[in-house]
Amino acid sequence: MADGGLMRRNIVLIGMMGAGKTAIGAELARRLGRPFWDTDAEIERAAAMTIPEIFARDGEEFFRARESEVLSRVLAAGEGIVSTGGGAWTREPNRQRISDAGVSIWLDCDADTLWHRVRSRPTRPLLQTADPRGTLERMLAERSPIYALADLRVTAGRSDSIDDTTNRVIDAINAHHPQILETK
Ligand SMILES: Nc1ncnc2c1ncn2[C@@H]1O[C@H](COP(=O)(O)OP(=O)(O)OP(=O)(O)O)[C@@H](O)[C@H]1O
Ligand SMILES: O=C(O)C1=C[C@@H](O)[C@@H](O)[C@H](O)C1
Ligand SMILES: [Mg+2]
Repeated sequence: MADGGLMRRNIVLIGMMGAGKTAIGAELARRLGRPFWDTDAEIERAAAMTIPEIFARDGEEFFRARESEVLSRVLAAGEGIVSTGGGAWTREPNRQRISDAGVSIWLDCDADTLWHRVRSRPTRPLLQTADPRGTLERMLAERSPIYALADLRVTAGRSDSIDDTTNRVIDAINAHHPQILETK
């Protein structure tokens, strides 16, 4: 993470679908009094379509291009809490932009908890397979080494409440990058 400058004070949550990036990000923003951005929600708003509709009509690469554009836009707003989609961090140019713009935090969540949270929802097109749990586990295994490149890692297990995990995120930032939380 680079130091100094407004744009470099974003707090960016990364990790698998269902890890809690949206839920924890919203709570962090509320507690810290900072703007909240969710890249999935921003893409849906700009397109006036849901993510499954975008994947079905235009395909994943089109979605990834929109995701990179939205990410750059919300990071440039500065000092925000940014909850990314699960695949955003897997693209190197996105990692570079995030690292230039603030601190990245991996919400690390086990496969059982992820599955418990996502299985009843048809909102993740990448899990519309014959074996969604197997797909989720394979994605987790493939992506974990990439998620591990984040500046900080916070575990978010099934027994942790949204408050517990939010506390842990704030503690981790205070311990390693306290300047991000300074009020100017
Ligand atoms: N302790 C918890 N921490 C985080 N989320 C929780 C917790 N308990 C329940 N949830 C719920 O789990 C669901 C999945 O979380 P969320 O949508 O925030 O994940 P996400 O990481 O943003 O996923 P995606 O990448 O698909 O956007 C939400 O409905 C959230 O409210
Ligand atoms: O993990 C992923 O690749 C995705 C996660 C969601 O947040 C959405 O961004 C989309 O469903 C893709
Ligand atoms: Mg989300």
